[in-house]
Formats: sequence, structure tokens, C-alpha cells
Amino acid sequence: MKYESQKIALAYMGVALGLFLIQVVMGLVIGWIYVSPNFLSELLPFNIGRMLHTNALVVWLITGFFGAAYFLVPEEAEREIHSVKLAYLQLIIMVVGTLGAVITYTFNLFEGNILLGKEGREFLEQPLWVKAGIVVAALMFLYNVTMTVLKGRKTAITNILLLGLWGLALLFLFAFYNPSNLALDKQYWWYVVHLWVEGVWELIMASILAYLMLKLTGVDREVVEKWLYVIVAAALFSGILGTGHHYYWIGTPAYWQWIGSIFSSLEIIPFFAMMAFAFVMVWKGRRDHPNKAALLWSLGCATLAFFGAGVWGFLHTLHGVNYYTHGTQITAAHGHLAFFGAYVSLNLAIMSYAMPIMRGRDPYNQVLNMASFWLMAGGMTFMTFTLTFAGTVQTHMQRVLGDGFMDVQEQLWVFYVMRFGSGVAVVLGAALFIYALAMPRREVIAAGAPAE
Ligand code: HEM
Ligand code: HEM
Ligand SMILES: [Fe+2]
Repeated sequence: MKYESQKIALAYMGVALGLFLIQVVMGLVIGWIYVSPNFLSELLPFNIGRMLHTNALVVWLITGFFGAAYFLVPEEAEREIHSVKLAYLQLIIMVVGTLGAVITYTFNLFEGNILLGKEGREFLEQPLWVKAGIVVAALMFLYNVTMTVLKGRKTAITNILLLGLWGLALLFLFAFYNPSNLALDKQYWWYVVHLWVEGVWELIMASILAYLMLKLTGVDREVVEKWLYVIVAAALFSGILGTGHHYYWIGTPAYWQWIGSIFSSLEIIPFFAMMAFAFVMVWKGRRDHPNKAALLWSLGCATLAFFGAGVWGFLHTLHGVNYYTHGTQITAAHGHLAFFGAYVSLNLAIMSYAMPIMRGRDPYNQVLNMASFWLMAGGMTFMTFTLTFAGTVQTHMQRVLGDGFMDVQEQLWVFYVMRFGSGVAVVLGAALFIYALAMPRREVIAAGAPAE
């Protein structure tokens, strides 16, 4: 570790991993409700569990991004973080907000209260006061990191990371706009949900991957930067108008059918480019970095993101196809592999790289870490296939033959059992990952390999 303030990231990554575990365990709970529908129906209804699962996901991913930024910005800017105190205060606000949201959801407190009660929009259910807290935390973060970068060395990696993080915060402001017209509500809702994962988060992904490639493969910075600019341009060119693939059936004008189909099909390009980038860098790289686990996660991230977001996204993005598959298990299959491949793996990659450095035991427990990669990646891939089969049967029975929703669900039971099984593998993998990072090293560093 070159700068003392990089250690802030340790606290962020720790909180993120705790929420990650809660997220996947909650996935198991709601996965079991699909198998046995009355499970916990009085104590923790499905809708509440689902909310905890998806919200924990988004919150821990963002916490991880903040941690990644606190780790890599000092190194890139070649100076300490502007204010260490502010960074910890920001984390405290985020933890309080998260606890507030969890307690409000779980006990369904303050129902209907505009300030204190949950808002009932998927992914944006947080009570208004929590949303305000998120904005305050985001402003503190942006101020802190931007000041650091402005006073220090400016690199393409930090510029694009900051652009992504500013975009993340500014787009979140649309979460406050909740028009009563349902079509308008949905139109702006996607500004957050879609423009995040298929827009500004891609910039965050590209810059963190670029940083990892720079460190792990020893390729020249100029080469990394050229790729970075191409990826970012492709992501924004396709992703912004690609929002149209959510505007097919919500009452927006018909031209979205074409705009959405064409531009969202192009969204496969940046994901393909990121995969090509990662592999070309490893191929061209001169450095044999000892942290193989971080490299595995980086390559796994680029590959699974290409399949989950790119291929599984394209699968149902043309309006003629989406007409049949909209809101079926096909969507869930895609949602899982895309989020896991792109943003879960990205976080786990930078954690695998940064945590050993921050804890001064560089690198360690790699075999366990890599085993956890295969468990999680295998589990998520199996889950994706199961849900894709379920979604295909569902689409045919429900949308082509016109069978009733609940009758079709009964036919899908066996797929839900398999989804639960793959979910168990994912949860075991997550626990193993945390164990590998938290426990003392068990193995000796490969002889002769430099630690940094
Ligand atoms: C990492 C990037 C991505 C993530 C994390 C992601 C995640 C998701 C999620 C969670 C949903 C479900 C939203 C909901 O209705 O609640 C969704 C829907 C959708 N995604 Fe993605 N996605 C990504 C990239 C893409 C790409 C690149 C494409 C197209 C090539 C795509 C096409 C779609 C379509 C068409 C839907 C709507 C499905 C429906 O009509 O039910 N996605 N995505
Ligand atoms: C890191 C891994 C995981 C990620 C990134 C993830 C992500 C997501 C996302 C984005 C959704 C919303 C999907 C949509 O609207 O289409 C969702 C829902 C869900 N997830 Fe996960 N999840 C993960 C792990 C799990 C696990 C281990 C299980 C256990 C079986 C699980 C079971 C479910 C269930 C049952 C739903 C509700 C689907 C529905 O409403 O029909 N997830 N998850
Ligand atoms: Fe989208």
C-alpha cells in the first residue's frame, strides 16, 4: 500500500461483503418460497424478501464501488484522499440508511408515510429519508474524491471512474421524481435502473478493469487508455438510446420500438470490447503477477458480463421477441447473470486484489479464493440456464398458448427446485470467498514473484 488513506477501502469492502452475504442468503429464502410457496408467508412475505434481496444487491455493489475508488484514486492521483474523516462519516451515513431501510421493509413500518414509509417502486423502494441520506453520502464522496483528483495527477482511469460515479449520483436524483401517471413513472424509473447498469456503471466497470489490467498484466498505460476510450464511447452511444428496450409496452410512442431494438442491440459491443480488452491485455502483458485470484475474477467478470448482459440481453431485446418474453423468467435469467457477471464479479475482483495489500498479506488463500470463483460462477451459470428453460416454457405456455399464469407456474416447479440448488452453490461460494479474504494466509507466495 503506497498511501495510508487507501485503507479507507477496507471498511467499505468489509461492509459490502457483509451485505453480499445477506443478499444471497435472502435469495435462497425467496428461492425456497418458489419451491414451497407458504414458507415464511406470515413472518417474511415474498415481496419483502425480494426487496431485501435486490436492495442489498444494489447497496453493496455501490458500497464496493466507493471502496474501489478510495483504494485506487490515491494511487492514480499520487496523493492521499482529501479528507479521511469525511470518508468514514460517509460510510456511517450509508450504514445507518441501510439499516433504516432494512428495518422499515422487514417490519413494514410507517406504511403510507411519505417521509418514513417505503415507496413501493422496484429497486427504489427506500423510504424518502434514506434516499436523502444516499444523496448526502454521494455528495460527500464526490467532493472528497474529486478534490483528491483535482489536486493530484489526472489519468484516464480516474477521469472515467469519476464520470461514472458523478453519473451514478446525478441519475439517482430521478428516484425522487415519482409522477402519478404510470407511463411517466416508468419512463423516469428506467433513467435510474437502466441508465445505471447499461450506462454510467459501465464506465465504472471499464475504469476499474483497466486499473486491474494495468496492475496485473503490466501493459503500458497508453494502450489501456486507448481501449478505455473506445469502450466508453461505445457504451454511451448504445446505452443511452438503448433505454428504449424498456419503452415497448408502457405507453410511450411507437418509434421506441425501433430505437430500442437497434441501439440496445449495439449494447453488446462495449461488453464484447471489455472482454476482448481483458484477454488481449493478459496476452500482451509482460508481468506475471502473483495474485492469480484477482486475475481470474477480472477475466471471469469480463466474460460473464459479455454473456449475461450482452448475449442474454440481446436474447430478448428485439421488440418482436420481447413482445412474448417480457417479464418472464427469461428476464430473471438475464438479470441474474448480467448483475453477477458485470458488477458482482467486478467488485470481487478488485477486493481480491486490494484486500491482501491493505492487510499486508499479499496475496494469500488464493486456492480457496479461486475455488469460490468456480463455485459462484458455476452456480450462477447453472441458475441462468435453469431460468432460461423455465422462461422458454413459460413464454410458450403463457404467451403463445394463452394458459393462465398460476397454471404455468405449477409446470415450472422442477426448474425452481434446480434454481434453489444452484443458489446453494452460490451461497457456499460467497461464504468461501469471505473466508478466503478474512482468514490468515495458509500458503507460501510463489517463489521470486514480486508482491506488488
Ligand atoms: C450489466 C448490464 C446489465 C444488467 C445488470 C442488466 C440487468 C437487468 C435487469 C435486472 C432487468 C430486469 C428489470 C426489471 O424489469 O425489473 C433487465 C431487463 C432487461 N434487460 Fe438488462 N441488464 C444489463 C444489460 C443489458 C443489455 C446489454 C441488454 C441488451 C442487449 C439488456 C436487455 C434487457 C431487456 C430487453 C430487458 C427487459 C426484459 C423484459 O422486458 O422483461 N440488458 N436487465
Ligand atoms: C450474486 C448473486 C445474485 C444476483 C446478482 C442476483 C440478482 C437478482 C436480481 C437483479 C433480481 C431481480 C430480477 C428481475 O427483476 O428480473 C433477483 C431476483 C431474485 N433472485 Fe437473485 N441474485 C443473486 C443470487 C440469488 C440466489 C443465490 C438466489 C437463490 C435461489 C436468488 C433468487 C432470486 C429470486 C427467487 C428472485 C425473485 C425473482 C422473481 O421475482 O421472480 N438470487 N436477483
Ligand atoms: Fe436495459
